[in-house]
Amino acid sequence: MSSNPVQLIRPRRFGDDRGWFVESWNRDRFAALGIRCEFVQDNHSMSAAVGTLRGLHFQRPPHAQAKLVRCLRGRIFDVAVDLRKGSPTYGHWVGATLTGEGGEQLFVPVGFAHGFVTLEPGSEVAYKTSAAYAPDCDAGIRWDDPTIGVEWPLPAHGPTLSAKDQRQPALAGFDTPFAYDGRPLQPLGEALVP
Ligand SMILES: Cc1cn([C@H]2C[C@H](O)[C@@H](COP(=O)(O)OP(=O)(O)O[C@H]3O[C@H](C)C(=O)[C@H](O)[C@H]3O)O2)c(=O)[nH]c1=O
Repeated sequence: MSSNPVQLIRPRRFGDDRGWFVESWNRDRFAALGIRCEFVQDNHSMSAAVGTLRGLHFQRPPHAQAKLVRCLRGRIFDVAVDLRKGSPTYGHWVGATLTGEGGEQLFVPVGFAHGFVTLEPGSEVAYKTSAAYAPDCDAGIRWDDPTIGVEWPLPAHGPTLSAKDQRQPALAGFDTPFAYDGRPLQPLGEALVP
């Protein structure tokens, strides 16, 4: 089981002359990798333009969310940022390219902000959350915060952002409600789900 709180996994695909089949979620198989969550909501978004950037988002307690993210169509660069008080990797980020063709998934636990930028037009993202949408607890950190320094792969014209994401606050001065669990953020490997 990985000691990394954020995990990149790739469920096994069974190909044949019709195409392929994958178990995109299996409680027991994913638990064996340390992904133990009772998910209560499925989300699905489509972003028309390359460079659509959604993030960096999280929900505050008592509605904080863990997320299991995958790309259904196209390609995205998916990012998680450590927001846990006292973490030696506070404000550090990891990112991975998730593709519809590869079926990679990123697990983002409670205590991390999440965001992605699209690398192809019409990219579609589906993700499970461990808590339901709670608008009053919806929060974020600005995507381009220099103290985080996410290296977003952006098109020449820059990102396409929602009005909300154009005015997210900086990390400095953020009073995080999230506790550190003793597991520092580490570079992502990739675990194959058998
Ligand atoms: C997240 C959410 C949104 N909505 C409604 C609220 C708005 O009317 C509309 C778009 O919401 P928003 O602009 O917050 O959507 P995104 O910018 O894609 O936000 C998400 O993007 C990043 C990547 C995340 O990780 C979060 O899950 C989430 O914040 O959907 C709902 O009805 N339920 C929901 O769970």
